[in-house]
Amino acid sequence: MTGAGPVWALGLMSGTSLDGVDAALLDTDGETIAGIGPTLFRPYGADERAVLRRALADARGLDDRRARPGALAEAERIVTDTHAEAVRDLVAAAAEAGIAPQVVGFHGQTVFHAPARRLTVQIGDAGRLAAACGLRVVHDFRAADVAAGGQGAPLVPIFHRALAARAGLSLPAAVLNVGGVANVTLIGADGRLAAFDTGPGNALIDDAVLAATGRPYDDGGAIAASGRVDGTALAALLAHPYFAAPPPKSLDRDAFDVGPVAALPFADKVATLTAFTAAAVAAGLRLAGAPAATVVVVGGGARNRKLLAMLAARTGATVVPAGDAGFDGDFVEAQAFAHLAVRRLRGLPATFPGTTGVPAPTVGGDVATPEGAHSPTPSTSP
Ligand SMILES: Nc1ncnc2c1ncn2[C@@H]1O[C@H](COP(=O)(O)OP(=O)(O)OP(=O)(O)O)[C@@H](O)[C@H]1O
Ligand SMILES: CC(=O)N[C@H]1[C@@H]2OC[C@@H](O2)[C@@H](O)[C@@H]1O[C@H](C)C(=O)O
Repeated sequence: MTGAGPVWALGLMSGTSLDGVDAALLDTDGETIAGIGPTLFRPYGADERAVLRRALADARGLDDRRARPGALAEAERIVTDTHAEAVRDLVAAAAEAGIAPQVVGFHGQTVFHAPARRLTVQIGDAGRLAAACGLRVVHDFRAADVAAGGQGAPLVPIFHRALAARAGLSLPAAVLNVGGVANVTLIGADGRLAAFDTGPGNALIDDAVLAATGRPYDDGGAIAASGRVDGTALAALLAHPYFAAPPPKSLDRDAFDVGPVAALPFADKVATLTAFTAAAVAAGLRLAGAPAATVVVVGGGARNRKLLAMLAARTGATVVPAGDAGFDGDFVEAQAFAHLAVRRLRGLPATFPGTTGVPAPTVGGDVATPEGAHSPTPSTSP
């Protein structure tokens, strides 16, 4: 696949919320979006998620990105096999629509992210996935950026811009992803990109809800809506130096200590953590000097109505849930990895000084083939 026209690509994302595998088909030339195809979500079972949570703990302090101590080896098998299942099922569904993907973009599961140490670790065996699905698999999207001194995240901004163009969004605009961690892309009137992780997304809320109720998240934000935000605890959470640091910047899922909310009644704890996510976004937009205009919210957090209300109140922006902007908010990241896979095959950069702080635009990803060949990221950037 080297022609200039669009091709169908299948993108895969397993995000920091550990909810499951998102899979999506996109028709793209790596620059503009020619078509959006079927999607599929393969949730992790409770047992699988428990292994992934153990793997996150066992990955703390890793210093070799190839090492798989403790639960990491089993977690990597689970990640690979669940993604293979998602690819098989989505390829079958796509065939009925006459769509045959030519390449897979496989993010894997981030288990540790420490760009200051030039280290970011995504687990998932791309060679095994390529063999299982009979397609080329582009993977390890973050490594080249981090090796070159970038944050290795966020990677989606170049895709957010393509989506904004397709949706006819008036610029400037912001796209805010609220997954486990939250990240924002600011698209200037001239199309210039700036991006960074704003702070926590749903992960802290999910952890609190899971521990107290056994449920995976605060459905619709109902628990947060029934609680009271504790101003003292919120101020303590916001005292973390991350919020005063200028962008570019990115986060590990477990960067924050929730000690300040530990003693709060459950509903107040959830309300305060939800306000923490919203206040962190507001602080980030202020720091970036971004005008409060339109913020399109994508990712699972767009379903948390209390969070959307808090975002509007704290940013002063017009907060638009994904669907209202014509985006499929649950699959933007999976679509982004389809787009980034095609960009990799065409030698187009994935990251830029404004998005990750990398010194020069950088191509991201290695290519694994079904036959077992392996081509690492080209060393030169176009
Ligand atoms: N109905 C809902 N109400 C509230 N929150 C929800 C709802 N549905 C999903 N979520 C939240 O969205 C999360 C999943 O979001 P998403 O799939 O965007 O995250 P992710 O892709 O894993 O994360 P990241 O963007 O950090 O990689 C869930 O863990 C939950 O917190
Ligand atoms: C290291 C890592 O996996 N980061 C994720 C995480 O989840 C959201 C936010 O933090 C973002 O920076 C990134 O994911 C998206 C897909 C990105 O790179 O754009």
